[in-house]
Amino acid sequence: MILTVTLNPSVDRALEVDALVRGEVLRAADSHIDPGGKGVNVSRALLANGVRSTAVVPTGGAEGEQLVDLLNAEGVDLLSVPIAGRTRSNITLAEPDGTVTKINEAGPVLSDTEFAQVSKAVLDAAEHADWVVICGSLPPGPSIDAFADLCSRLVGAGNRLAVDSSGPALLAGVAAGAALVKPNREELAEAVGAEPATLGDVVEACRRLRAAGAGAVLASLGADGAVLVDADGVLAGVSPVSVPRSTVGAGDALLAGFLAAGARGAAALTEGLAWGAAAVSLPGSRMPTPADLDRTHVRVTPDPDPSRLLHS
Ligand SMILES: Nc1ncnc2c1ncn2[C@@H]1O[C@H](COP(=O)(O)OP(=O)(O)OP(=O)(O)O)[C@@H](O)[C@H]1O
Ligand SMILES: O=P(O)(O)OC[C@@]1(O)O[C@H](CO)[C@@H](O)[C@@H]1O
Repeated sequence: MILTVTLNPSVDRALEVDALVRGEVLRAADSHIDPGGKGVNVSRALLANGVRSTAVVPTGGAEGEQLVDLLNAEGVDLLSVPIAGRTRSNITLAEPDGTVTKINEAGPVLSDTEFAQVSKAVLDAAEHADWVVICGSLPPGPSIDAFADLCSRLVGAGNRLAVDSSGPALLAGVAAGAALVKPNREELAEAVGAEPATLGDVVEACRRLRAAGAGAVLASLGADGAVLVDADGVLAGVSPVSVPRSTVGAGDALLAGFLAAGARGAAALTEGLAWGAAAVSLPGSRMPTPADLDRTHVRVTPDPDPSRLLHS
């Protein structure tokens, strides 16, 4: 069982518009509502592909109820921790060429007591988990020290921890000795203080995160694919998408596919890239099912050319 933790989940509302024009009334051609938040998406993708997963989410207010209803409707196994604040709604504006504009709320404050309740739910459920996957932004409230403490306690208890977050939360996961971290290009740049221009720069940045404590680094690079740096070496892969519809949740699908396939080696990276590409071809933050997956376009190579330039 893979336990996911989303400290700041959301109800995701995606509106498809012909073109984004500031200051105008725009008419949506289509709209979707999905349960959201990065760990929630990882659980949804795993479930859609027959892999057991439980999602821990703090929920509150009408949007919290809606989130629980949406997740129940999808059949996601849920550990919902009630909080006083209102679960956020995040908005996606998607244009026909695949351009996505996202507006994310800060989310409700998690009090110290609420964070302690969520942590207890995580630590208890972690006893039965193959992986604990903490994803997404931290909500207002918990200090970075409290978050770092949760990561350290999970690792200390022998759990395999994966962290997909940004800024200090990503670095806290690294320092705690997470078995896996999944930064995207911007998060990787922020973590090492340098913007990668080539695959060699990405590999070097991943190596720095491993030296700082992470077991493996899966760097997602948008249309440039992904790079895996772990104890076995370096792998890079791409999976071209002919008609991108929405990149929202693509990183979550990549991570879910990688974990589902064993989180090691070319087979796992290939699976992750196939799930990521499928997510990009689907509207909103819909997660791919087996019928959406096409592994034939995925190309994974060891020790990629370090001078290859990043495009996206
Ligand atoms: N335009 C694209 N074309 C092809 N594949 C893409 C594209 N965008 C994303 N992907 C695939 O999805 C994966 C994850 O994308 P990205 O690096 O944008 O993740 P992310 O920023 O974590 O996404 P999110 O936070 O929305 O889940 C990439 O590694 C790649 O495999
Ligand atoms: O604000 P965060 O926590 O960084 O990201 C939240 C979010 O953008 O990430 C998911 C896509 O990866 C969406 O479901 C959700 O709206």
